[in-house]
Amino acid sequence: MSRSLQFFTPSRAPYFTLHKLPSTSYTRFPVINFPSKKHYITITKSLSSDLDAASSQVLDSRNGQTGVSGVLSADNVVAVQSHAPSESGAAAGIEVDAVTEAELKENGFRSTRRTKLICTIGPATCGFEQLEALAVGGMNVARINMCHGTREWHQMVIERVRRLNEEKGFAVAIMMDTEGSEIHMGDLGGAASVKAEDGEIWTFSVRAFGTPRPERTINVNYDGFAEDVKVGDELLVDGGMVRFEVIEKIGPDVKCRCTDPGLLLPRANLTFWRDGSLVRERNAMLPTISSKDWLDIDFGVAEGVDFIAISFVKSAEVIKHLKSYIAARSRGSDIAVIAKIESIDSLKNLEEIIQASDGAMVARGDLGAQIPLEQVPSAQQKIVQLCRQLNKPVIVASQLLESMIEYPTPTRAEVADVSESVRQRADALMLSGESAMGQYPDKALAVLRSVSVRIEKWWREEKRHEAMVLPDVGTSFADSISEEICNSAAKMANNLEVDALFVYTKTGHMASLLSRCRPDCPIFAFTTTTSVRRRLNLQWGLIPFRLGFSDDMESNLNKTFSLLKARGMIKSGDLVIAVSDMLQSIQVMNVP
Ligand SMILES: Nc1ncnc2c1ncn2[C@@H]1O[C@H](COP(=O)(O)OP(=O)(O)O)[C@@H](O)[C@H]1O
Ligand SMILES: C=C(OP(=O)(O)O)C(=O)O
Ligand SMILES: [K+]
Ligand SMILES: [Mg+2]
Repeated sequence: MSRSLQFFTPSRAPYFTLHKLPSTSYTRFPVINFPSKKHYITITKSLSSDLDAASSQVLDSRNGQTGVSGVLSADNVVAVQSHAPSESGAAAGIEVDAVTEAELKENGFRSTRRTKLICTIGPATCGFEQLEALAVGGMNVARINMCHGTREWHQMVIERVRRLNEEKGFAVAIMMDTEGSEIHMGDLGGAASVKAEDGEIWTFSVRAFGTPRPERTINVNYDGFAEDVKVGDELLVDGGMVRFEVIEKIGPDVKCRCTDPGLLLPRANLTFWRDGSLVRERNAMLPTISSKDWLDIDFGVAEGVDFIAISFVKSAEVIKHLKSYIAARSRGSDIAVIAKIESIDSLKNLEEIIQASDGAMVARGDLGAQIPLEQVPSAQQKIVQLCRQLNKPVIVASQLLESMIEYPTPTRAEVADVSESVRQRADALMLSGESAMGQYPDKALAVLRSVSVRIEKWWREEKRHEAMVLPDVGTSFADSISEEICNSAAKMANNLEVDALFVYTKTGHMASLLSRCRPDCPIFAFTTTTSVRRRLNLQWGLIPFRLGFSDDMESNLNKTFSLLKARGMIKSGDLVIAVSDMLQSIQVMNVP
């Protein structure tokens, strides 16, 4: 319902628009005075509830570097005066993770990593020191996969990550990944892997085998398995790492001959194919969220995890259902729901699913078992693009550095794959087996880190001022305003080559809108709660800080400047653009 006031700044500076002013008197809003000076104009008295009647008034600040004053010729605004920002006592502290702080001090803003990194925690990395090494190495999110391990084990990991955050000043978020209703093998009676050789006959069955497990038998978790498969079907383990042909069915037992030998891993995924297509019989009717998943979700909610990733999502409905379930159970704390795109159905309903979710994961492991492998790269690109358009964080997952499970250096092809995901500007990259049970988790993480930093830098140099054609995502007028402000601020940041964007955000929404623009400079996101701060850790380019702040932007900025300066994270003269979700404005200023 409100009109806008436009302020033009001197020639080279872009103009910006203030759409809406709060009704209170003493409202302050800033005017950019390019290149470095900043003014606040205070409306000392506002007689009506908004500036609707003021229509668009233009205030030319060209003539004053130190004192713009004038009267807006609107009936409802009586006086305008400008003044320099005052120093305010910066009492409360600021929280940022130790690694970011060190990195900023060492390398400056420009070379901080923008791509976020997720590590799946498993037996190789569940110790406190191992978790700490990952955090030091740049892990932003720790993922626990409910397919594996006991609830007690996961609880222990969560507790350790929390302790790490508290004791060592990290902000590692926790993502719980559900098992989902996929068909998979049992856990091989504790063995890390079993070799299946060419021509061997193996028995797959829902029957529980005794211990020790009889030779060449595999337990299957899906009751309908023997009914659904037919003699002649091809059985693929982990999308083709090992292949079998079904040769005979005897009650619950399915006898198969190994046609492509390889290592069977505990709980490996199983799909069966007939005449070259994936068979989706009754297993396609299995609920996305199984009863075990619901118990795991209750556990995740009780533990207050930051993200819940849902496996084998088929439709938007299940995401909506889960979100309302979580909302009803965890009042206040809101857990983000990540849709894993790893099935044919999820590709069919992609846009609705992403729209309903708080983010998505390109789960290439299972996706590559459901669609031909050569279609996975284009699916990835499409999902990454769509997520950015819809302003949802996106994770690229699985086999990024698979060979590093066993070897200390990646293959050239793996480095190229990681580079491509970084170049697509995915929000986050994920390690699975490399960190969960590999021999070189820290090295794998270091590869992700160095490749990300290198490719990001290259891309900035190559594609400076990339055109940003981002569709509107806002559903309300207020949202549209935020979006316009963020798009403009990000563009200004690139054009003016500022050192950092500052965003003061209570919910994190404004920070995500800035992140979506993938600006050249890092985004310092100040937020009041630790949970929002952790959640922002998944998003491209955001450096989340926890900071108590008020509705008074002037004092927020002064407080931030003095706190960050005291810690050597910024210095006088750094050029910064600030936006906030309390006051709809864009400010450009040099750090005093
Ligand atoms: N909590 C855990 N306990 C034991 N092993 C685990 C755990 N999490 C992961 N792993 C191991 O790491 C491998 C890779 O992890 P991930 O990709 O998350 O699972 P999956 O391969 O089943 O999809 C798993 O196959 C499993 O061997
Ligand atoms: C990430 C994936 O899911 P999970 O590891 O749970 O199978 C995947 O399939 O790529
Ligand atoms: K899973
Ligand atoms: Mg999967």
